[in-house]
Amino acid sequence: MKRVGVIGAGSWGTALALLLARKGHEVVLWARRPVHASKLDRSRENASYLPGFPLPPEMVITSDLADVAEAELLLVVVPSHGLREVAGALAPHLSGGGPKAVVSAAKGIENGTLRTMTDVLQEELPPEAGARVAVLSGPSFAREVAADLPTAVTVAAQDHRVAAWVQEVMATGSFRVYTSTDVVGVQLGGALKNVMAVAAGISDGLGFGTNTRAALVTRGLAEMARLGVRLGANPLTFAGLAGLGDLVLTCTGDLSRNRQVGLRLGRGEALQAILDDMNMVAEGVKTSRAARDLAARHGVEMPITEQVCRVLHEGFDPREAVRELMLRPPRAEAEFV
Ligand SMILES: NC(=O)C1=CN([C@@H]2O[C@H](COP(=O)(O)OP(=O)(O)OC[C@H]3O[C@@H](n4cnc5c(N)ncnc54)[C@H](O)[C@@H]3O)[C@@H](O)[C@H]2O)C=CC1
Ligand SMILES: O=C(CO)COP(=O)(O)O
Repeated sequence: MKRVGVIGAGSWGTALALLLARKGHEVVLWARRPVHASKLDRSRENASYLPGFPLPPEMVITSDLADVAEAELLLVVVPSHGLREVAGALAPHLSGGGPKAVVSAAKGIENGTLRTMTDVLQEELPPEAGARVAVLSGPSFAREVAADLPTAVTVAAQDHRVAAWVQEVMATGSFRVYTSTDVVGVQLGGALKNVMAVAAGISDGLGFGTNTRAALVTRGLAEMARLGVRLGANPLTFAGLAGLGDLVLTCTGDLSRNRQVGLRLGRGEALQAILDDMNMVAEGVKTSRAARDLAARHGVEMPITEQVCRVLHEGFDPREAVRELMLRPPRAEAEFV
């Protein structure tokens, strides 16, 4: 049994906390808002983000980061735009030896700095904790993990021993954990697939067919891998759980919030109205900008990302965006860079 701290009580943090508590670990779940923490504690259910799954009585709920200071495993599961602030607030509590692993389960790229989530953790945490940073990604809807449905994910860390330790602590008969040392590829896969899920949703919302969606998934994967390889990722990572696996899940699965944003845009709703109506995060909205900036910085072509960005942030007509994608200059399929 290990002491585990889960930082972030949205749907994914709550599902991971449940998984680990059911495995017999001692779990402390941190919610940012004290009022949310006391509601969770009283009702023993996360009605706002993951209704229908009772939290076991032994799970400690808190809004004080000091309560996770003793954890051996720390999972950071807040939306990517809030991760730096939370990591900065966590840092002073980790002044001792610190946890054996700090795992980001967020899927995004920081806007402006264009840093990955493990970069942000390494910048904000004390060096001992920063050296034990990992990332968890892959096709894993929170509700399905909470329902104990068979799921497979990847944990990547620079130091293989860190990833292997996290694998041992987290794996169950219904939650299979693979390891990787491709920290960049696993994170880019998780972040960029959200942009493609918006694109696939738009296509379906416009009434296009399964041909169109399959083309978006495949060419989306090509541009994700193109950027990844330029940034030092292993191209095979994009054929794995954190690449193709999560891409297929969120481009086709209606539980995806990013896909839902796309579907509603395609049907003609305005982005702000959609976001106002959702109490959850759709990371692809912000990541589309960061991905476009990253691609520009490294001279990588990402035509689908570019069009998603225009539709989301510049009011560009989605039908026109698809037309532009179809009329791009002809090229060979397998050109990688
Ligand atoms: N829900 C899912 O199925 C999965 C989500 N993820 C990733 O996990 C991360 C967290 O997402 P969810 O748990 O789904 O979010 P959610 O939308 O269910 O809940 C968001 C949570 O973050 C909190 N929050 C909002 N702004 C914040 C800020 N600035 N700082 C700190 N906390 C803030 C909210 O109070 C709430 O507890 C995202 O990066 C998401 O892409 C990854 C895999 C699966
Ligand atoms: O990342 C996810 C599943 O792997 C969740 O996707 P959404 O954020 O689009 O719901």
